Amino acid sequence: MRIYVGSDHAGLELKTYLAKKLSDIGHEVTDVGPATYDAEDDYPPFCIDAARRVVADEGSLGIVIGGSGNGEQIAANKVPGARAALIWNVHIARLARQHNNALLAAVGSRMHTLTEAERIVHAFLTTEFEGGRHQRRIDQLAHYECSGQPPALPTS
Ligand SMILES: O=C[C@H](O)[C@H](O)[C@H](O)COP(=O)(O)O
Repeated sequence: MRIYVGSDHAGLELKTYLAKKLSDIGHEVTDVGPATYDAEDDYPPFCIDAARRVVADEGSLGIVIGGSGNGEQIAANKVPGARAALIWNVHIARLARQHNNALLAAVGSRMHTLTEAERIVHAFLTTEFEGGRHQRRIDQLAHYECSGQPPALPTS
């Protein structure tokens, strides 16, 4: 699988760890940076770049990593067509794929040990989207994103 990874300084160690682990098991990993530690760097450039690459490369997935994962998720979701989910345990990582067809996982490096984060990310990468009713909901979001027209509220 093609996997794009990006972070900020807070996520650099986990990004480096995951990129190696994922490459070692045969994934094609593209690391959009940062390459070196800079405590003053900012997550938006890296996370937006990772999300743009994922959206442009059908079938790929992405991982964006910071201290909490919150800002990284927000940044990735600013990219049209991106769906990024904050994953913080194995169950929610699976749901992000099964129900939301999330294209990117956001991970908080300060919330997990390296091996715990690896397990959570592995669950995300190995779970398939279920489609069905979930696709209908994703279509509503995509239509809103493209048109600016909100989905109709149900009439009672
Ligand atoms: O949501 C943002 C991320 O958690 C950042 O990694 C975090 O805010 C960086 O914090 P600091 O600049 O204090 O290392």
